[in-house]
Amino acid sequence: MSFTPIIDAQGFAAFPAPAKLNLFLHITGRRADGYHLLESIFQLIDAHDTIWLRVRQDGQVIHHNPIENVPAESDLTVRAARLLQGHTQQQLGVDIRVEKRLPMGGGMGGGSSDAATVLLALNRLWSLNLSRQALMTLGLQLGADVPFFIFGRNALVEGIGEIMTPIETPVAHFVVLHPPVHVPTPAIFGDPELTRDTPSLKVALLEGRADQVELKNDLEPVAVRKFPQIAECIQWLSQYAPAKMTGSGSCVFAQFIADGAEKNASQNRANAVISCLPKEMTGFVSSTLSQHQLLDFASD
Ligand SMILES: C[C@](O)(CO)[C@H](O)COP(=O)(O)OP(=O)(O)OC[C@H]1O[C@@H](n2ccc(N)nc2=O)[C@H](O)[C@@H]1O
Ligand SMILES: Nc1ncnc2c1ncn2[C@@H]1O[C@H](COP(=O)(O)OP(=O)(O)OP(=O)(O)O)[C@@H](O)[C@H]1O
Repeated sequence: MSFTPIIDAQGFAAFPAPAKLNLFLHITGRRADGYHLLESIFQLIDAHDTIWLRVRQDGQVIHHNPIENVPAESDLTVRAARLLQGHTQQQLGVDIRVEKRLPMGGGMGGGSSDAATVLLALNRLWSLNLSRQALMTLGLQLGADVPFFIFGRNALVEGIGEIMTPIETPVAHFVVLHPPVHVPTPAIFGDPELTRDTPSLKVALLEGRADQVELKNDLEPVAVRKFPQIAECIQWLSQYAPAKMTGSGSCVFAQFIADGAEKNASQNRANAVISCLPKEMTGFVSSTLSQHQLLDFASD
């Protein structure tokens, strides 16, 4: 069923911008231009920002509540709206309000997802009928993870992040911890100690030895070395379940897979863990999404 937004008293419509977790992230090589070849499972989760939009007749794009330290002009929501406007010679504009909940610089793709939601929602509100592929190509200009959110399905991601294969992932709950650090992605990818030769999981799958491959985040050892607060969160969470970093950090998570026989078991386990969280740490529980709520706002 198609998503129907809530409309507030001022006429703004609310659209979710969900986060992602990288269930694992392997670096399998490096291209001549310095970009890294990845293999990763991108999992959509129900933790989200909310993007409030109201169509304007005068063509202006106005951000009503810019995030601290992110000027309106460089906010990815404004850049997404302007990019789409320019690409389609659209005469309409939009008022934007961002209800920010996702940690910034957390490796959960918050800014990218905000941009993807603006592209998907305006595709509908401005009656553009652009295809998913067209929106993904535009979105890539804004950030590496934007195409994934427009793709809208949990996916095995390859290449430098542009090759996506939809996959079924188990229903699960996650405990996500947010260490109080902002990790600069380029510094992690550029670190001389980063391992860039993890064997391809796809090749291992074809050769029938996927069970011998440890699913890890290759960016984690580098991030942990630079930011001990990430190590502290991993250590604490590891008491309860295997814990890993998402993206280039800083957030870390543990997965609790739903057991068909015992309803609510994964949620109860995740809630039990978060209830033990020391007061100096920040975290929350989130669950898997099977697909993006705005999936059908673009045609395939
Ligand atoms: C690692 C991930 O978090 C996985 O979701 C993302 O691919 C990173 O996405 P992002 O933060 O939007 O990063 P971008 O702004 O696209 O890239 C930041 C920098 O990371 C490095 N980078 C990024 C992606 C990639 N496949 N290889 C790289 O080497 C490049 O130095 C690039 O300049
Ligand atoms: N709407 C926005 N929301 C969040 N960050 C934004 C936004 N617009 C611009 N930015 C900039 O993008 C940076 C990265 O934010 P984001 O929350 O996407 O990081 P991230 O979760 O680490 O992303 P990734 O998983 O892609 O590495 C922020 O520090 C901020 O300067």
